[in-house]
This record gives sequence, C-alpha cells and structure tokens, in this order.
Amino acid sequence: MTTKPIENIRNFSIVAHIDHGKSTLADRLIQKTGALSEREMQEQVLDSMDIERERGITIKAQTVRLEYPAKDGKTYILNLMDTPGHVDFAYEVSRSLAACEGSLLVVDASQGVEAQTLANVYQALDANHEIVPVLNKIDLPAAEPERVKEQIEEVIGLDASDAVLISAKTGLGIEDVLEAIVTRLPPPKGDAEAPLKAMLVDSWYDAYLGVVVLVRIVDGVLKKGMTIRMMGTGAAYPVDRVGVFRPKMTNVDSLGPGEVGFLTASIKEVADTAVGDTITDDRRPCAEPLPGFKPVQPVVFCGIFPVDAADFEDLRAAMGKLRLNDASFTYEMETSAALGFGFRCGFLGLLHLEIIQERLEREFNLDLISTAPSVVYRLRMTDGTERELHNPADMPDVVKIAEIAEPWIRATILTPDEYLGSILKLCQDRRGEQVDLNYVGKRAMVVYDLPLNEVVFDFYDRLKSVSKGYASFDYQLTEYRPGDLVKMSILVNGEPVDALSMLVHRTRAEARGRAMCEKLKDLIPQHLFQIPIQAAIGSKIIARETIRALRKDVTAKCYGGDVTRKRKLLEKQKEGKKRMRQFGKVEIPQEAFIAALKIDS
Ligand SMILES: Nc1nc2c(ncn2[C@@H]2O[C@H](COP(=O)(O)OP(=O)(O)OP(=O)(O)O)[C@@H](O)[C@H]2O)c(=O)[nH]1
Repeated sequence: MTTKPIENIRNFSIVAHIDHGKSTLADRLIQKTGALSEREMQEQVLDSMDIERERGITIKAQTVRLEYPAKDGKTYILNLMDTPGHVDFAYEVSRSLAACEGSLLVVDASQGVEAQTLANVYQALDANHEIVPVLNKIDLPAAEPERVKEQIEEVIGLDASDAVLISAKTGLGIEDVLEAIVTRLPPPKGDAEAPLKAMLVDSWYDAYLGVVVLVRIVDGVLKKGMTIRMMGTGAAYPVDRVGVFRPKMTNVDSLGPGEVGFLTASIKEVADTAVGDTITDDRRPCAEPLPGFKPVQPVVFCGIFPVDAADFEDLRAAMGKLRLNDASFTYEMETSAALGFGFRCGFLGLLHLEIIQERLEREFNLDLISTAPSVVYRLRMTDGTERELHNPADMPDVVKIAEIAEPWIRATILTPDEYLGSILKLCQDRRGEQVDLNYVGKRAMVVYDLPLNEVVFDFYDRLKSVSKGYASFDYQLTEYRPGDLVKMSILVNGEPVDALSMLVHRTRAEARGRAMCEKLKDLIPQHLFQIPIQAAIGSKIIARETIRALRKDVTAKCYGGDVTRKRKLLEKQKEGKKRMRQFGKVEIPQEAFIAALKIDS
C-alpha cells in the first residue's frame, strides 16, 4: 500500500463531557464506514479494557483509521484519536489532541455544556484545532438543540449556527458528521521528502507484539526495516512492523506525512518510550525535535500493603505487570511500622488510584490495605535545600523545615442554581477561594481555587451528594503555594499509627482530628481494656476519644443453644481478622484506614 495524498487525510478527536455520547458516536462512525462487519461490531469498540467498560469511562487513548467515500467522489482517510473523558487523564487528552488538526465537540442536547465540555474544548482550542460542534441525543424529548447552540456561543464563544444535530443512538445524522469532518476540518500539513519526523503519541505492551508505539507522522516516511532513533533518549531501533488500526491492527509498508499508525521494534519496555518524544531516521535525522510534552507527574500518593505479609512478592509482581502498560503509575518499596512491607504508589488522581487498586485486587486476587491518599508537598529546609514529601510519615523534624508548600487546583463547577449555596459552602469549607461566578443559561458556573489536599479525599463524592449528582466538576493543577501545614498523628492506645498520619492545615487540624477520633472510635472494635484514641500535633494532643472496655463475650447473647449461629458468628469474626491489623495490643480493621479519612468537616 502506498501512502495517501495528504489532502485526503483528516485527523480528529472527539471531545465531550462524560456520558454525552463520545463512545457511541465513535462506534457509529466505525460502523458507517464499514471498518468492522456487523458481527465484529462489539458495542463500544474503543473502550477496550474491562474496567473501562464496566464503569463506562474511557481511560487509555485509542485510535482508529476509517475510510470514507465522501460526496465529492474522493475517498478520505479519517484517523479518529479517542481521548479519555476524566480529569485524571487530562495529559492523555492533550497528547492525542496534539496529533490532530480538528475536533468534534459533542454536547448532549438535553444536558447542555458541562464542566468537562469546557475543559476539553479549551484544550482543543489550545492545540489550534478547528472545531465542529455536534449536538447529540436529539432523539430525547428533553433535547433543546437551539438552547444548547446559544450556550455554546455564549460560554465557549464558538459559532454553533451550523452545529450538526445527531442521535448517536439511532444513527441519525452520522453521515452529516462524516461530511463535516471532510469539509470543515483541515488536512494535515507535512513534507514527504523531508527527513522522518514523527510524534510518539502513546505506547503500550502487547503480549504478542511487545511494545507497540502509536505515532503521528509529521514529515518524511516511516518504513518497515528502517532504523529509527528516539530523539529524547538517543536509542535506535530497527523497525519490525508498521501498521494502522482499522480498528484491528493491520500491517502496511509505510506511513507518510499526516498519517497515524503504529510501529513495533525490539523495544523492551514501555518505559523506554517517552510519550511526546520525536522519532526520526537514524541515518538522516531531522534537525529539530517537535516541541515535547511535559513528562507526566503523579499527583496523588498512597501506600498499598498486602493484608497477608506472605503476599508481598505477588504484589510486587502484579505492580510490575500493571506498570508495563501504564507508565504514569509509579511505585517504590515502603515499610510501615503499622502495616509492614508494601509500596508507596503514585497516581494521576483519585480515579486512577481506584482503578489500579481495583485491578490489583481483582485481576491479581490480592487482599490489600491502602493508606490515606496524600498529595506531593514541597519542603524548603532551613539549610536552603528543597525536597518533595510523598508520605506524611516521612516528614522531617519541624525545626528543620522553613516552609511547606502544597499544590493548588483551579476547579470549574457547573450546577443547577438550587444547589449553588451548598456548593459554595463546600468549597469555602475546603479552604477554597472563589475566582468567578457566572450564569450559563439557568445554571451557575463557579470557578474556585482549592488546595488539592482538600479535594483528594472525598470532595467529588460530597459534590455529587450535595448536588444530587447534577453538578459537574473539572480541575487543573495550577501552582504550589506555601501554607501553614502541620503533621497530625493519630495515636491508638498511646502508639502512633504511621499509616494514619496526615498533613493538614493548622486551622483545620482540630476539627479533622476530632472527627477522625470519633470515627475511629466507631470503627475499632471494643477490646477487653479501655483504648484511648488521640490526635496530636507534635506532642500536643488536640483531640481524644475513648473506646470503653468490652464486658461481655460476643457470643454470649446466643445463649449457647444455637450452635450453628454461634459457629457462624465465630467464623465471621475469623474472616474479619484477616483484614485486621495489630497495633500494639489493639486490632484495627482495614476499613478504618480509608473510612477515617472520609470526613465531612
Ligand atoms: N437517547 C440517546 N442516548 C444516547 C445517545 N448517544 C449516547 N447515548 C447514551 O448515553 C450514554 C453515554 O454514552 P457513551 O457513548 O458511553 O458516552 P461517553 O461520552 O463515551 O462516555 P465516556 O466513555 O465515559 O467518556 C449511554 O448510555 C448511551 O447509550 C443518543 O443519541 N441518544
């Protein structure tokens, strides 16, 4: 196969708020262009991971190449770069966008513009995209396309007069979307004669092919058999295979300017492929690399420990496997006096953390305890040095610290008016600073600066609950700001539990400490002796609760008569034990670790 004329190529992404129908539209486009037969057409082809499918979210960016015979009589190559819909994966969105010239902006015509619609469309505009607004779900009786068009013009400032009206569900308007891609989005630019210059968009590990690299060719031609060089790392590899996704992987001889496809070469690990790197011809390299992406930095950390210490090696192996495909997940060994041997893990955000935990437990069948999520603090020491703090348990002696800075985010929240009051209160309670308050039709749009530390625990859950699920939320990390932060320790029966220590703002320490003690009081079962639970800053106790000593035997109320019931109760206790941890003389159930941190104060 020869490379296609560049003017017949269109590279595009679909940007949308979660649930507005991005995947359904992608499926329809694949179906309409006949890339898959009906039989092969599985629902939501692009969301390929199980967890993604179950949760209905898109995590890993994928791509598919479609061939579309347009009304002008020419056949076009359309490369759809799928982008994840969740804030944690914003960096994946930006790199997919960098590989395209245009975007379809999908908005649910019954819901209107939401927080992620804004966040994603701004990213597309930043990438200089041409944007075609698409109003989806017009089959719904509640659809108000005219009102939503106005919203798009008013809030985003995009001309929506010729927005395409569709129903991805029924298939209405799909042809119009394809025509709009061809006529309204620009073709890529590039020079086939120039030395190879390609962007490394993504990479993953495939059990059969090894490391697969997704590339977008900017200039030159990528051919099987040639030797490529990664400009960032300097490493060179002979290319084994070049291909495209239709959506199945199909080999081709070469890829030319503007094309999107994959290559395999004997690359051992995903970690050898830096996303955003420029790939060039080893023999005839290009002069300048493409502007790279910022490397991905984990923003949330937590400790993960096996419940059974004997599972430590299995946990290490499982993490290694997950990391093969997800270079944004980091881990290193950690020991905790309370929890034994485990790992300190870094994630892009809370959803990423939850997904990794769930995969470890489900796919690798491991019982785990995780500690409170923490953000990355920056410490300036009195001797002038700086360091990062990933784990509150590692906090140096306070006398050596000159300043602690914490990450802040800028959050955009869209909400129906009636929940505005509770949302403002929630943001205010989390040390938020209001930046803006506007109306988008009947809905309020609030912009707040918030410390990430106050958001990582349960902000999103609280937001959903105070707005009955109607508020949408998106954020960006903005800056580090110094704050009056202190380390709060929790002592159970006089012993500090390192896994429960955390950094908090001084003004919030007492309330948090009190709430934490109260919660632990309910979560830790009674023992035969009295157990004090204390929160402390340094040696100063700021809150205290006491668990009274247990008087009766748990099985006493079974009167000894009902043997099966008694046995069941004992078995249940034994089962519970597996998930308990011994601290000095006290046993703490694992739920206590996470639950204690979900405090609405
Ligand atoms: N009535 C109606 N429902 C639709 C339409 N398009 C999508 N849906 C439904 O809306 C829900 C969300 O659609 P998805 O395509 O999964 O949304 P998404 O934007 O891809 O969501 P993420 O993958 O999480 O980003 C699903 O239940 C779809 O069946 C439509 O045109 N009409």
